Amino acid sequence: PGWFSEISPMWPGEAHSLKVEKILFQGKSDYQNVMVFQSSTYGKVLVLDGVIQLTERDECAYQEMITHLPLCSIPNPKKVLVIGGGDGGVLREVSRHSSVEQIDICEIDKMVVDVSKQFFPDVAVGYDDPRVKLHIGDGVAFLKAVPAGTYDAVIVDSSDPIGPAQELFEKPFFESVAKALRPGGVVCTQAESIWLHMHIIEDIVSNCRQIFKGSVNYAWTTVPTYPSGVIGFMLCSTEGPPVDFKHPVNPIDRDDICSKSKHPLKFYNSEIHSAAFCLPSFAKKVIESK
Ligand SMILES: NCCCN[C@H]1CC[C@H](NCCCN)CC1
Repeated sequence: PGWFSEISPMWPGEAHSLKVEKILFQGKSDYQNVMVFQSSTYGKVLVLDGVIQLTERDECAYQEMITHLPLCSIPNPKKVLVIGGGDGGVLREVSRHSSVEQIDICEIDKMVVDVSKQFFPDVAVGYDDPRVKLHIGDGVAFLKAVPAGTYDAVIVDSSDPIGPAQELFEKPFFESVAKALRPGGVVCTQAESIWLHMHIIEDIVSNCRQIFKGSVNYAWTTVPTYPSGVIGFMLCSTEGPPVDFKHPVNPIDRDDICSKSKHPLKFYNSEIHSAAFCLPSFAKKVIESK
């Protein structure tokens, strides 16, 4: 009864609101405040420190795009690492790729995992895949311990730079990701909004260009319940076999794959994959000049 408004210094002067039917969970983990509420029109909603992480109605857009943009850009992903993503949605999407043999996930906050399993079973279903290995801990430390060249792909499904995810937007972290990737390996990170965070994006792009000597691209998609209604992704590859992110070499939207799946793709397809890299001029100017 009433409204939840997502007010934050990260998006001054604006706030997206959702009508609340019932608060289902409120807790405080070692890292952040965790809340789940039943909204009137977007299903259940997961909130961390007052910031909307996902809603049942539109999480498909973010989870499918952050996963398939990188994994459909390399021919045969086998070893995948997810940093963050404790709700399990990215795991659900990675599991669609039959070439994948090993899925490691490193999530710092166990409460996010437990709350997702309890309130978001269609998202946490990702944990049911036998290839998944869950590590509870800091992604920065996890990556430091990973042997060089271990992974074909790393997906950084983080919250925003204010809070526990702050380090995941800084240069040393990107360097440890590059080391953990094989030559021609790919990384996809959550990369904020071109309407709200062009300066953060500018810094991320210039750091990535220094660290990832393959290709560096920015893609974006629509997620109605994220501030400004859009979210971006950094797609980078390490030096080695060239990766053309704009044309998927490993399509996941083929009928034979989709018809077999219990949870068919709701958002991602090969056309929207390529379209995601088309940027408005004000963003293109900044991103392609760095
Ligand atoms: N698996 C879903 C995790 C959600 N990731 C992030 C949650 C916070 C959200 N703030 C958007 C801030 C404005 N760009 C970005 C995605």
